[in-house]
Amino acid sequence: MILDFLKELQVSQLECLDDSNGWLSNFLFKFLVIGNAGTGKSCLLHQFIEKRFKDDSNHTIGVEFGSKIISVVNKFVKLQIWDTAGQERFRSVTRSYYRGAAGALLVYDITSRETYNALTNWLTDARMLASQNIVIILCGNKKDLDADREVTFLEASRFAQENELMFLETSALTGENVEEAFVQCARKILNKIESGELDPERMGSGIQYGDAALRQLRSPRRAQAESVQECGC
Ligand SMILES: Nc1nc2c(ncn2[C@@H]2O[C@H](COP(=O)(O)OP(=O)(O)OP(=O)(O)O)[C@@H](O)[C@H]2O)c(=O)[nH]1
Repeated sequence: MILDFLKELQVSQLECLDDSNGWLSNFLFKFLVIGNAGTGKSCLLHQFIEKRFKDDSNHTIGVEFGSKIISVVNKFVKLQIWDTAGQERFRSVTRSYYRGAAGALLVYDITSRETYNALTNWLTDARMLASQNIVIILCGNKKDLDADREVTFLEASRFAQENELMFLETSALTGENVEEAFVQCARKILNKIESGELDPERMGSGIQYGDAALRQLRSPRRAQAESVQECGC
């Protein structure tokens, strides 16, 4: 695990040093994955990072963490992703991780109306506890189980439109639209930075860039301590 981290660290540093696109490069975005238990949040994260389905997924206890560097509109962006437990009993712990998130995947299960009905509560929490400007993509997961569908594409896309969310149906099982969900969310954040709508320097923006990101990557112990502090755990 430490070796993996160091390997990733080297890649990040190389990318940072090699990049000559100016200040708007090598960002670090804090992301959340939220939604009811059993909707497939951990499987989505696993599919995104490992490119395969995690077929032995158990309920998340509290919060799990993953990270990946992606290339978006010629920029390298490191996504620091917090996969939160959907079970109610962990709610007070998971809420403490929302602060300063720049983006979120809000997940429901297309075969469970109950998970869809809970979206408004998740949305309220995200906007209240993370940031009013948080960029959210709604993911209707388990697209591969179309025969058992309880939520239509149309009603979910209307909900997304009314609540200013992006929307995709995904399958952590087949991998369909999984990478796209993370990339589209990151792209929207980049667009907002470029248009001046989002200020990465604002406290709690969930965004770091340039040498700040590089400094943090150079000191894994400090970075770890900082995330623990930031998360209030
Ligand atoms: N068919 C199908 N099953 C899925 C998909 N994604 C997840 N699952 C299954 O759904 C169940 C729950 O998946 P998890 O990823 O553990 O769900 P979670 O949202 O992280 O649950 P909590 O950690 O309790 O919040 C597991 O049995 C997965 O195998 C999918 O895209 N298609």
